Amino acid sequence: MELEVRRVRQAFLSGRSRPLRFRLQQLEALRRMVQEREKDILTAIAADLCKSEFNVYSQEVITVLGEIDFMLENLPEWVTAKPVKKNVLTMLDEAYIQPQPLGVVLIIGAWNYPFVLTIQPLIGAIAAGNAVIIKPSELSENTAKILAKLLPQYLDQDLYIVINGGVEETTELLKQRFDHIFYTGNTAVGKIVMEAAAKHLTPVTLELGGKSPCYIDKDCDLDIVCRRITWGKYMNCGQTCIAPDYILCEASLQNQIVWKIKETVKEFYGENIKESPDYERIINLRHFKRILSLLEGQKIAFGGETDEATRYIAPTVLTDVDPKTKVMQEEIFGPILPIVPVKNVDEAINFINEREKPLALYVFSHNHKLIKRMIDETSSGGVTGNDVIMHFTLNSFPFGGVGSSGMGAYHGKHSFDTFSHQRPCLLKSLKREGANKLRYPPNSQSKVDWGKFFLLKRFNKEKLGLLLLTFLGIVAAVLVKEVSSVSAWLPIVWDVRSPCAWPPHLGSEARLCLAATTSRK
Ligand SMILES: NC(=O)c1ccc[n+]([C@@H]2O[C@H](COP(=O)([O-])OP(=O)(O)OC[C@H]3O[C@@H](n4cnc5c(N)ncnc54)[C@H](O)[C@@H]3O)[C@@H](O)[C@H]2O)c1
Ligand SMILES: CCCCCCCC=O
Repeated sequence: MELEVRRVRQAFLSGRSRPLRFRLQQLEALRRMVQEREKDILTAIAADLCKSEFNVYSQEVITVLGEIDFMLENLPEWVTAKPVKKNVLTMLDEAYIQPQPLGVVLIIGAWNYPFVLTIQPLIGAIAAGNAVIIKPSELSENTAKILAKLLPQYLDQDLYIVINGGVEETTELLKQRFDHIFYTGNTAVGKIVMEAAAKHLTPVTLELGGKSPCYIDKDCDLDIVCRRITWGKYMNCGQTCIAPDYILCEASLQNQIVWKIKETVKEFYGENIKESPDYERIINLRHFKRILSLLEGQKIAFGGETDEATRYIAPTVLTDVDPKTKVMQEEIFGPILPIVPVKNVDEAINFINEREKPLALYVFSHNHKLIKRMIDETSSGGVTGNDVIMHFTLNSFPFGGVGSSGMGAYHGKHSFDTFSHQRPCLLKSLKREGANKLRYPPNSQSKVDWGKFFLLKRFNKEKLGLLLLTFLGIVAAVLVKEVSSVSAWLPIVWDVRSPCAWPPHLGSEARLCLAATTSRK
């Protein structure tokens, strides 16, 4: 492991990942990989999650291709240095921000969307000029294998490497020193990652999970609401980090919601859900058993059928759920949808705020003010009003959690920023030393006053008056010069190398500073 990380660091230190042209070439190669090896990629993901190739394409491949295109289009602008606003002490200098790569990045992927959740951060890391070690989730083993096989065929083999393995390998990897760690997965492992990173003071992006609430106001179109929730909840068999985890609504809405979701499930997956190509399976037996244990003691309104051999769990809705029960204590990450009755929106807001900050929040209502209030009075990684999941698809949004649902964000420009250091660069001349007298010792009240004047724009009325007088004096002098062709005494007054006793009210150091800044127009 140590040797592999060293090899990648050597490759980074060679400097070849930095030029814009190289980054664009690598991103184009990645796009070629996705296009030329589409069939292999679709087959692998489909096998891991019992998913139709149509669904793999629309849930994962489209996002990856869209992200690459977006990077290729915008990267030339993002990599350029951006000039910044200057203050009076730096107004003659060059001041800009130069984004630079962080170095060697570790990306630890998740299994539920094993392609997009591994490749989308990789796109950002390449775009920002880094070297990358990719550790796909061992739970989606077919995707892990295909990534290890294909990526070296298309990308630089020393700058971007795949290391496959489970907890043991990840633990070993985390002992190494990286310049950034990007982890997607559960909160418990997120803490392990952060602890390991702290040993080297490595910054982390943690894309974690949580229980994403869904509030349904009585003022809404329940048919549409239930169709959208059914799509987001049962897609990928509920194994989506931003799936609506549970519903909060007034008790009177419960039966209608149950009935409408049931009807929609029939519309989406047919009478025999097991036969539907659009309905996936639980990733492994451990998760299957964990999800089943959440059903204990619950009132199943519909669904609840299971088949251990194929890890099938039917779309299920639970009603009148007690918030103290297990299903409301942990992220479900499966096709079970509890409904927790609340009296009104106030109670819903309190309910959300009493718990860990979720990764996503959904609120459905015709009442725009109510949606705004919900947004203003709660916190979550992202919000979608009157729909679910969709904020993930907009790459102008930063995607990420807050509090226990994660830290940092990515997608589009936010990925580029996550994997870049925004380096402030100030380039001064070795001339104009006079201007610096103001900051050199010995200090004095006069210097402090001038510092306040120039930097804080705190005007001492008396001094401002004197400065105005000085300015008027200069104007008068110029006029006198024009009119009477008096020989050029003014430049001597302003020559920093020949400080004179004018203006008389200033300390000599302030005079020097004023002279130097005014003389270089
Ligand atoms: N925020 C997001 O974008 C996002 C996306 C997908 C999943 N998730 C969250 O991920 C969770 C589901 O994924 P998961 O946790 O089953 O993924 P997982 O078990 O596949 O773990 C993710 C990675 O962590 C590594 N890992 C696991 N245990 C480890 C340990 N003890 N030490 C070191 N490394 C270890 C694995 O090898 C894997 O590469 C859910 O909570 C979900 O909400 C979040
Ligand atoms: C179009 C659906 C993509 C959903 C990706 C969610 C990522 C977290 O699990």
